[in-house]
Amino acid sequence: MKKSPLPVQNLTCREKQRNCGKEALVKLLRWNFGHPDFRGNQLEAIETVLLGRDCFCLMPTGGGKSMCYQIPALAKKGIVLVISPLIALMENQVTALKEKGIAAEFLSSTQTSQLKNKIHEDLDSGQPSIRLLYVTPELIATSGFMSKLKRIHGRGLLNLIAVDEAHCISSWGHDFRPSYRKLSSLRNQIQDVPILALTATAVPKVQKDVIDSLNLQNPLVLRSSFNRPNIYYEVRYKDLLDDTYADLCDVLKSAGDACAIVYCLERTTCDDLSTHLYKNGISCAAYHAGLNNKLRSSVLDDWICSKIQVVVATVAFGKSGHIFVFHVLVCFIFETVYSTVQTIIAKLGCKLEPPAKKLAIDIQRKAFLKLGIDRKDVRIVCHFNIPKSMEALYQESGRAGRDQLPSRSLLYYGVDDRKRMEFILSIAESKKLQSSNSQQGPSKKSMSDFNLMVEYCEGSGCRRKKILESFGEQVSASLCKKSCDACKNPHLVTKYLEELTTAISVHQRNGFSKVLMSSSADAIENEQFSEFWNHDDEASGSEEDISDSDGK
Ligand SMILES: Nc1ncnc2c1ncn2[C@@H]1O[C@H](COP(=O)(O)OP(=O)(O)OP(=O)(O)O)[C@@H](O)[C@H]1O
Repeated sequence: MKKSPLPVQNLTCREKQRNCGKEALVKLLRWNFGHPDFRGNQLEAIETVLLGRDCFCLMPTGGGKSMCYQIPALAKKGIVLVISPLIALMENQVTALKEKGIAAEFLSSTQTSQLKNKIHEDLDSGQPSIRLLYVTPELIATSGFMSKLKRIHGRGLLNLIAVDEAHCISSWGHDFRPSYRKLSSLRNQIQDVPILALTATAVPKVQKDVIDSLNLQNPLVLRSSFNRPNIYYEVRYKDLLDDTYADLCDVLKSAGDACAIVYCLERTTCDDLSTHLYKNGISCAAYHAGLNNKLRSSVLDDWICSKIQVVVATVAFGKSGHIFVFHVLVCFIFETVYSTVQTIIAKLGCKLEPPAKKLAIDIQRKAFLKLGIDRKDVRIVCHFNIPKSMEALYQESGRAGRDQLPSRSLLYYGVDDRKRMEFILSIAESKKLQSSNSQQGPSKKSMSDFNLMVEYCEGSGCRRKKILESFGEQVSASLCKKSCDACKNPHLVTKYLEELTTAISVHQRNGFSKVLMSSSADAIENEQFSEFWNHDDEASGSEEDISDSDGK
């Protein structure tokens, strides 16, 4: 429901004098967003930037990062600048804010010149009404926009610069975007304005890189817990099951019509498993890079619209895979055509709202949806093969329960799968070394990352604790509240692990079967794992193409 915002002018004089203390900030939160109180580190981040100090804020997906810059925008007169990697993401937030009556805008080439002019006029005025201005990193890098920003700052109206998805600046993160590097000069160009860097990437190296690259000055570093209390973690042992396909089928059937993602390592497994599940009455489809664009697109559309409940996918699913890049490219073409048409029309002195604008935005929104980030009711994420690292397990299983309702992460562990992954990782490492004379890169530690993953499956003790400790979090034993199999049924898990030890020793006696080794080599040859390689090797920088370069 639309209601008028409660910015500073609605606060009492005493509240203003206290420079927006906690009570006043909570009031802003309740009035504008309807949330009863701040979550996690939100309040600390907000208070820090309001005091003018830089802040690095690490929160898990869905943790509420946007509130950390939206509330400061309401608490002080002036403008908060938000840098975001995708126009679709900006548009989404701006629309939601406007619905709440909050003055937010974004600048991009998808807008009409008329709208852009209006925004610029507002920014140039002595008292801009805009509270939040969303822009892309490319726009920041243009001299025209930087001069404008300096002018706004000169008038004392720039309160905060928020860098959303800040891990994109780091080449250590898997979402590195070259355009984010352009933000390095921000601190030198605009001084005395706090910078707030926000990310959900927990890797310490990325954190350091972000702080150094943005040149943050004595930032307050806030790390929220990465615990996802609504996710139940469980491992099942393939070597102890009669039929893993049948077991998964039972799991999905007993969950009713629940929405699920099943991750497999190989495309053939996706196809076989999906066929098996389908034959057993489960509404599902396979999704992997071996399928043509049209088919993949329709699988995703069907899943997003709940026409199918289960997607059996390779790791490309829910990530910036080929489909996403394809959509971004189409979008870029539309934007270019749109801008050109618009310029010609403007030169002719006509006024027109070409439908291309709507189309371009629709395509971007679709690309945004195709990131897999908008289905919040995923109840089960199953790893049918062991993931390559705890981070992969966390990020992928984290797609479950984004609506905060009880959900499951189920991993099927098999000794053959482990050997296969070790083989693949060793090949990946030598491939990397050969291809780029690469200096030390993330693959260097891939085997030790994987060993932690194996310990998650083969070791005893709380699964949740292991996940969180892999991110450097100190966890108390009571945290899990019996929401993993090892805490809920410790005796049963101990029994399974003993049986597994016996199974492993049989395997070791037989050695890593030649058949498995050669089938892994064949699979690599046939590009069965291309998603796996692409994940590490591709810098998905295409998003910069859709950004604005209009430095007006
Ligand atoms: N203090 C709060 N109390 C309750 N809900 C909140 C609070 N803060 C944010 N939320 C809600 O949590 C959800 C996630 O918020 P937001 O989109 O800002 O998260 P995020 O950390 O940016 O997530 P992502 O990494 O997916 O972009 C939103 O629906 C938001 O309204």
